[in-house]
Amino acid sequence: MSDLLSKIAVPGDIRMLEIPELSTLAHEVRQFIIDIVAVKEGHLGASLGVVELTIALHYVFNTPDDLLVWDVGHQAYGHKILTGRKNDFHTNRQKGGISGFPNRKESIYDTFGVGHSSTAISAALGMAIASKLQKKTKRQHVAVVGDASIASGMAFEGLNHAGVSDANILVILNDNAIGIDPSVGALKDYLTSVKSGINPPENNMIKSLNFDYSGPIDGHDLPRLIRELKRLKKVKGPKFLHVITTKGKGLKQAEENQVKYHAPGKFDNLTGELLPNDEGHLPAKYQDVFGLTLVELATKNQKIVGITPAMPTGSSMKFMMDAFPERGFDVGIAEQHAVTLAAGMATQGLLPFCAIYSTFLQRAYDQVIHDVALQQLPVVFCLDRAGLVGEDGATHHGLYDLAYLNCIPQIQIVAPINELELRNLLYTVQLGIEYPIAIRYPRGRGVLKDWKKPFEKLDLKKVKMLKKGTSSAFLTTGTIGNNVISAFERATNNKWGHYHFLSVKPIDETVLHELCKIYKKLVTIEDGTVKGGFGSIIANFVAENYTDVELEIKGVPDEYIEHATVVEQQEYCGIDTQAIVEIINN
Ligand SMILES: Cc1ncc(C[n+]2csc(CCOP(=O)(O)OP(=O)(O)O)c2C)c(N)n1
Ligand SMILES: CC(=O)[C@@H](O)[C@H](O)COP(=O)(O)O
Ligand SMILES: [Mg+2]
Repeated sequence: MSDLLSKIAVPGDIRMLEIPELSTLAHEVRQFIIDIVAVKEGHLGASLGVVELTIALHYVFNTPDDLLVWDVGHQAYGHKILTGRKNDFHTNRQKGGISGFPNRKESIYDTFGVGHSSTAISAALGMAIASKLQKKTKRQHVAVVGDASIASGMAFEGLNHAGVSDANILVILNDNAIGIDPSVGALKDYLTSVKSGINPPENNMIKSLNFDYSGPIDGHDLPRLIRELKRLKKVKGPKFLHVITTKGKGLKQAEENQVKYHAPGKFDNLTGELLPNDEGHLPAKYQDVFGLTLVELATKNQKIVGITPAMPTGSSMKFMMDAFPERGFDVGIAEQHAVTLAAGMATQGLLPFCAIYSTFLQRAYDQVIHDVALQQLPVVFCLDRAGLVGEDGATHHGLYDLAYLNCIPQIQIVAPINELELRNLLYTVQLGIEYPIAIRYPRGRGVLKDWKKPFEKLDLKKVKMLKKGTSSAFLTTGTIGNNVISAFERATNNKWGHYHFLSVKPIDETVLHELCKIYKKLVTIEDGTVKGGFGSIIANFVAENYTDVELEIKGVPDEYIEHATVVEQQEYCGIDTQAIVEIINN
């Protein structure tokens, strides 16, 4: 059996191969990805789908001199393996290992740091304009964008600019008709019509934007890809190649169940079958508590609508979309639109639950302020993946929401401590809210055996005393409070108090005054940035009112937190259970 992959240290080695050998290399790269992701986990389907494209790009273009930008970057495993990181690939997404996304610090072949989608066209155009100004006239600039990502506003902004430039940029649309969930929208319909040959060539929207358009071509046909890329290399100005691929290509189960195999967890590398897990007895995921509760509420409350920008499975908004197809909306990768769509609905008396990962709401900051809060519209932001998210790393943590929302007038921010409180919060807000509200909760499982209890109306401002102390107390918000609860079970000294702040904004100042009178020392703990978050709010209060209270703020330091498990990340930040035990014992 041939072993070409072991001979490829850098893309220059690929260029030494004959074209017929490249198919063998593709087979080996695919198997290499499968073997490692089966054990180490990570994104699978997207990388399997672009193995041939990756090889063709490094074969035709003179990387790293020519600049290759991957959009999102979850499909770049083949690229990493062929650009000097084959031997490190088993450390993918682990503490101290390589990142799951292209990262400029990691390799000269990673021209642009990614993780959030739809940035590649703008970045590659910026590089192309820089090359022109710097008289690097031979340099090529290539952006590879998926069909779901190109539908995002930012990608359109890039195309709009590139189309009137003479920049030497090639945009490759990797069209597999799916994002994480099936692609949506009119653009998807357009792409389907192009692929099925029913779109008249004169209606080609990419040509109308002044691109030299070619395709669609089979993205698994290496000779064809290479021919076309070589031709395009000689064409000046903005070019666009439409490539058709199959997500999960080469692994039957991944091709057949593309949503599940986007990031499948552990599986058998030979059969492709998912490995049985013993998670049945574990607490429910916050996402499922959210999604299932929303359906229960929407059954009685006709005002409720649900919106997700491209994450129906991840956020569990799919439950609402299945139960009430007319009231559940997946708008594609369009966070800004999702927020303003919710605002529009709210003006007409609907109550939108807009489920967005905290990290992706960063995209729609102006919309939160200008379209929702300023107009005091009752929109419920369900801020999923708040806090540290683990293996996706720095691009995906939800660490800034407390800080970036706290400074906006007319918005409430709440963070439940467990699944039951999340459920009751959802119930309470649908009874009616005067202001927009953001409910933040983390990725993954809760802490309770049973969350499906009869609904209870909550006092949204109430601070809950979880344990009375003598001279020191922990103040927490959200699920990180469970680390304090666990620490109390382990610690020897039991004199600390613990208070759970469901509401971060508005903060209950009456209770804060009481606490500052009882306790000499307060320690705030949050799974958000120490700068500007919960601890900062308490610090402002203490500084304005008291001189005799010692305050310590524990949270995520003012730096980017790399990929690792959530527990390892918490340890690094000093907010894990053991760190709290040590505070208590010292
Ligand atoms: C701004 C933003 N919103 C949402 C996501 C979550 N996300 C990651 S990959 C993905 C789908 C991408 O689909 P596509 O561009 O078609 O690439 P494919 O996975 O098919 O290769 C989504 C929605 C993201 N990374 N960035
Ligand atoms: C690449 C990307 O942005 C998503 O695939 C992300 O990794 C999903 O995160 P969750 O696994 O938390 O849904
Ligand atoms: Mg796609």
